[in-house]
Amino acid sequence: MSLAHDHALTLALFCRVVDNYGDIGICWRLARQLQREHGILVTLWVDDLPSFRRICPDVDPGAALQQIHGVTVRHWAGQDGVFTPADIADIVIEFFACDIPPGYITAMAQCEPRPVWFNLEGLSAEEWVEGCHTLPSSHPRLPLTKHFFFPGFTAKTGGLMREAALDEERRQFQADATGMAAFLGQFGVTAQEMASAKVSLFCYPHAPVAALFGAWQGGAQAMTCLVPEGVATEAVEAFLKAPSSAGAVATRGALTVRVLPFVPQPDYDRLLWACDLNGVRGEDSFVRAQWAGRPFIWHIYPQDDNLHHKKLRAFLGRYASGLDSLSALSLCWNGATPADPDPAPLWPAFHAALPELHARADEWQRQMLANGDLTSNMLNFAASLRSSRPG
Ligand SMILES: Cc1cn([C@H]2C[C@H](O)[C@@H](COP(=O)(O)OP(=O)(O)O[C@H]3O[C@@H](C)[C@H](O)[C@@H](O)[C@H]3O)O2)c(=O)[nH]c1=O
Repeated sequence: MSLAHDHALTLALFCRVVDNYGDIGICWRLARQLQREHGILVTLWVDDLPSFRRICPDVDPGAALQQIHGVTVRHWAGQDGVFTPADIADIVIEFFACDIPPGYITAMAQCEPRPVWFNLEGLSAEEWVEGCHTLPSSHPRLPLTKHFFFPGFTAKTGGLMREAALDEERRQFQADATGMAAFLGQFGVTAQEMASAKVSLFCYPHAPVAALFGAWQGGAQAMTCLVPEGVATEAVEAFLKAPSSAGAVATRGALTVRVLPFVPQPDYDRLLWACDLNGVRGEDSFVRAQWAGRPFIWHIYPQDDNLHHKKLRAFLGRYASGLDSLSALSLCWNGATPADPDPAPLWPAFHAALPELHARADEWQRQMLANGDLTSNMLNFAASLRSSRPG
């Protein structure tokens, strides 16, 4: 179904950075894809430009308004009461219930026709998501309806975000050993490290990294662990016996740990593609690891009352059925096995299962591809809402 309109479609995406980089990471990826692949005029409202700059060095952290890669970026800094219907986009997305300015909502209600309004939710493998995906919610006072849009792992959800060219780019990169060596070489990775088993490591500070380092250090296989600056600092510094700044490196036993700079978002994909195993966290890097087609270990964002353990188990139920070594290490890595908190004894079985995990990564990717991509799915749903409107 096409979006019938007589001008380039406009879209406003509101992003509040709660913490870390996932909120802006997801919104920036979505904004670029909407602009690049669908020709939509996107305005990204974001309240934290310095965080944005970490994943996109082109961001000017002091600019109220800027154009980046074809996307209009506005610093969201308490603007309200300044909006008229002329300011309102055809599609409005609030990321993760971030409460867009009341003045913007009032102006939305004055538009004719009214914009399509989405709340884009966080990713979860839990079953209830299918029942809530695309549900409408009427505004208590204004003639406006918001729809919930859920990313997910089944055809009854919005799917996962994936750029159209991603798979082709990944395949080309992974088939090009020279290009891959040049990519890693810019971070100082040596030929010897390149020839070893490479692991990227992105996790929250409470992951039991030191214990895993111990297992790798004492293992038979040479391993190189590439850690972005600022990640697992305590364990990395204990291993390095030095500050964990980009470029720092040390080898003990079979393990080399090398600190990388925090790289721009497209390079982070390349890092995942170049490694044999990826430690990822949160939401966006977790999804990118799935598109990398390589085994990964997920460190889930911690929530009160261990709600995240339920979410982790829901994902493992879909992904790791029959892959006991993956389930065991994942649960331990995330503190879901308090009686057995040490991941080291689980490593040998996991290591032995890597070929099987590789095959599973490929199979899963094919399964996820069949759900379409989140951005197209959302635009198709927006088109259906627009065409079913009266008048
Ligand atoms: C390590 C690294 C990451 N990145 C990007 C990849 C992702 O877009 C982003 C990291 O986001 P995530 O993987 O989601 O992990 P995160 O921990 O940074 O973000 C989290 O924030 C919380 C507030 C959310 O509730 C979580 O669900 C999650 O999104 O940073 C780079 O661009 N360069 C790098 O070097």
